[in-house]
Amino acid sequence: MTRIIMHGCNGKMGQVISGIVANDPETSIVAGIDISDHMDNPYPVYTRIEDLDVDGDVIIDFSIASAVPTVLNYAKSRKIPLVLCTTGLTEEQIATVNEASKEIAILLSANMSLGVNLLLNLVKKAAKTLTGANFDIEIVEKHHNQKIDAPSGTALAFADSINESLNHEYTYNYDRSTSRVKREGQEIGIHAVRGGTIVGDHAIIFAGQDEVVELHHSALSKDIFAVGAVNAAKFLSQKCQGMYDMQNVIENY
Ligand SMILES: NC(=O)c1ccc[n+]([C@@H]2O[C@H](COP(=O)([O-])OP(=O)(O)OC[C@H]3O[C@@H](n4cnc5c(N)ncnc54)[C@H](O)[C@@H]3O)[C@@H](O)[C@H]2O)c1
Ligand SMILES: O=C(O)C1=N[C@H](C(=O)O)CCC1
Repeated sequence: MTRIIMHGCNGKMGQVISGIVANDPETSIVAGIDISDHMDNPYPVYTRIEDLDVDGDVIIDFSIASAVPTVLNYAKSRKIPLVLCTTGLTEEQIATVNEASKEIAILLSANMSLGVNLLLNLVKKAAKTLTGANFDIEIVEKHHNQKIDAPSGTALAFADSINESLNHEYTYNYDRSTSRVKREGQEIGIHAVRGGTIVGDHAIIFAGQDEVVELHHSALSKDIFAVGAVNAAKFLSQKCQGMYDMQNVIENY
């Protein structure tokens, strides 16, 4: 049995995970943490992580970037593995996460779904082949109107994966409205759309001379992220210190 501490338990993802864990005999949520305590949960909820006095095997975090330093410090001080799913982290915060992984196991992933994690590999092959023929690369992501960060962590992960396969020679362009110039060859345009209840949609567009190749992922429900996070928690609860990602988890699917 993997005992989970759910950080951000009263948010949209925290509640979907609570539902999935309730039907999974291999996991249980032993405590939740959320600054907003307005839900009925079948486990104790703390508004301050410092007050948490329940043992757990792993923490899952779906909260907000500004809350990440606190949960990271707690995980470090108690030596508890941390599945970090919150997006919008600054470069400094990511550096702190990397530093903390010298002491505890951390799995950091902007997208817990199987499809996106498969696609993160496929875009590398497409980028290598198509940029050789001068194709331009643009990423368009769409999310619901409650999302705070932009562009999505997943769009950035796609850009980073592509750039890694291109020897980090590409720059990112988030805004074409401030300059009147043609696009650079070695750039990746990244664009965010926000509206309604769109769960999560990513298109990676390779546009060449007279042909366009588009790789596309659509999330049809938040369950795909929750299932991935619970699988990641089971995986990480057994691990020693170090940085992990969803590639390590989907290898076992
Ligand atoms: N990695 C993935 O697959 C994936 C999937 C979906 C969402 N996300 C990310 O997860 C995060 C949460 O998404 P959501 O849709 O559940 O958001 P949400 O706003 O519905 O939930 C966030 C919860 O965190 C709580 N919270 C805020 N500050 C806190 C603090 N200091 N301490 C404890 N709890 C705090 C809020 O009260 C809220 O209940 C976002 O960054 C989102 O981009 C990642
Ligand atoms: O709903 C969100 O917020 C999501 N955020 C992630 C991101 O920023 O990439 C993943 C998809 C859902």
